Amino acid sequence: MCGIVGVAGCSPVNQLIYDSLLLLQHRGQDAAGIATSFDNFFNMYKAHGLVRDVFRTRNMRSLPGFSGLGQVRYPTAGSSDSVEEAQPFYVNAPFGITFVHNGNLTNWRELREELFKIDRRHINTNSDSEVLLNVFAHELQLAANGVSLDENAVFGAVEAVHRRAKGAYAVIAQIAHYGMVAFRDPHGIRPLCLGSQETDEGVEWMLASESVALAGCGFNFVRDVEPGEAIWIDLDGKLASRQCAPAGTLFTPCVFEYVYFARPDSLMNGVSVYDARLNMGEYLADNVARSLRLGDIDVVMPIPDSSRPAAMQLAARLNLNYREGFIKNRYVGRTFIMPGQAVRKKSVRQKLNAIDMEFRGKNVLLVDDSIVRGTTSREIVDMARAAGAHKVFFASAAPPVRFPNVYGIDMPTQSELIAYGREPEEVAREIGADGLVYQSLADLEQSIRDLNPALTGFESSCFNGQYITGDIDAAYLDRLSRTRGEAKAEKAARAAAGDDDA
Ligand SMILES: O=P(O)(O)OC[C@H]1O[C@H](OP(=O)(O)OP(=O)(O)O)[C@H](O)[C@@H]1O
Ligand SMILES: NC(=O)CC[C@H](N)C(=O)O
Ligand SMILES: [Mg+2]
Repeated sequence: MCGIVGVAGCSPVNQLIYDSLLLLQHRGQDAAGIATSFDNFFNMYKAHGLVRDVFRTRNMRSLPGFSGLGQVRYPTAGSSDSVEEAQPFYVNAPFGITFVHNGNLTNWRELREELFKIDRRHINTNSDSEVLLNVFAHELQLAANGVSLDENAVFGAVEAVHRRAKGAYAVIAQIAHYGMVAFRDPHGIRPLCLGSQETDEGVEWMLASESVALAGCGFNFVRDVEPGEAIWIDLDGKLASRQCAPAGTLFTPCVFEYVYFARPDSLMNGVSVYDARLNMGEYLADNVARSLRLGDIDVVMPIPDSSRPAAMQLAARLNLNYREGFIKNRYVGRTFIMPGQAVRKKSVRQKLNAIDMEFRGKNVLLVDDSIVRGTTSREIVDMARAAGAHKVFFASAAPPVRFPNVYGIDMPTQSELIAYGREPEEVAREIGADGLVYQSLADLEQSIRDLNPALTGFESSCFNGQYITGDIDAAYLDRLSRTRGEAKAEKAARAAAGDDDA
């Protein structure tokens, strides 16, 4: 998924960006980077690892300046091995640009060809983000007529990006000597919001993937960046904005942000993620009541962390006991966004441990936010039985995940999805559960729409196979699976065989 942040401030921003990246760490655990602007130079540092491991005091000291941006990466293109693909990215022309991106382009291969053959630009990694930066840079060069830059030129360049790029992109970029621009793809698939704070020196602006970064750094939430909109903040802190997308483009935010990716304490597209998850629990409860015999269930338990609000609300609605039978080791990261199946599988056991007393002789209903590859649910059902559970039922606050994601979630291969080609009863058998209840897609979407009726559509492709950008067909998915999926499988196999470099 990736988390991005940009700050146009009135005093040094390095610590602020570091702190906000810590608050966005749940969106990407593979690499982190910061670029600041100082005295007409960009300073940049990026490396593999978690924010706390990447930045030492000496790195922080090397990042002076009153404006800057940062990213935490969860790779969906290229590889997690390449530090060149960590962000921010930099190009020196026009003007000098540093750039962070959350999302995934679906036409990056075609764009890379075009950039090389027509625009005469060389792309030096396999990252779609580097492609997007170069499209933006090229269009900025044209719009600015190579000489000077004003907000019209910046907005013109974003309009051109919207015409050329397909897929999901929330972007923040610094343009040397001029200011900071942020924009969101016309469908608004990935989130981006704006905050501000008054200081003695003037107003400071922060742009971030999630409002939790603003709140945690003392900024006030101003608003979401609209889908297709660009925001420009010049060096004096003056803000301008413009809708740069063609009229009539459907707003379809990613439904999976609400299910899993976002932190519950974020406000996204006018919806509290926590409230959305409570609603998911309500709707799921009704489905559980229709599908299982409630008298058979002694206790409801969440799979920490993300399913907690849904599980709690489900138990309350069904008048069932709610207990925490699995305890999470807070020092192990999120397993779904780890690269490679071997490390994910091992991490579930390291991350979650069962309290035997809570399970012994009981019929338990385990609730998770989603079942994707089944890594978590398989292990968890096993652990519940080993802890002495009599019957183990399972409920998922999201529908079966059956299709690859091409917009910023790393699920390139259909066959790795446990619900692909399987009915719920077969998935139940696969994970070893005595019964399995899924949320319906209509209920999932409604649980979000209840909180903001303006959200008429969603990017729900991993559940229904409908890809909003209209450029995804069987051949595309086949190539994605062959290229990215196989590379990942190879790497996972090397890791399982104990190759430390894998
Ligand atoms: O079926 P799977 O492929 O295992 O994927 C789904 C699981 O992965 C996620 O948990 P994760 O550990 O990443 O994060 P969390 O602590 O936020 O729940 C999600 O919450 C599910 O538990
Ligand atoms: N999940 C994301 O937002 C990834 C950003 C970009 N596609 C990358 O792979 O680095
Ligand atoms: Mg989980």
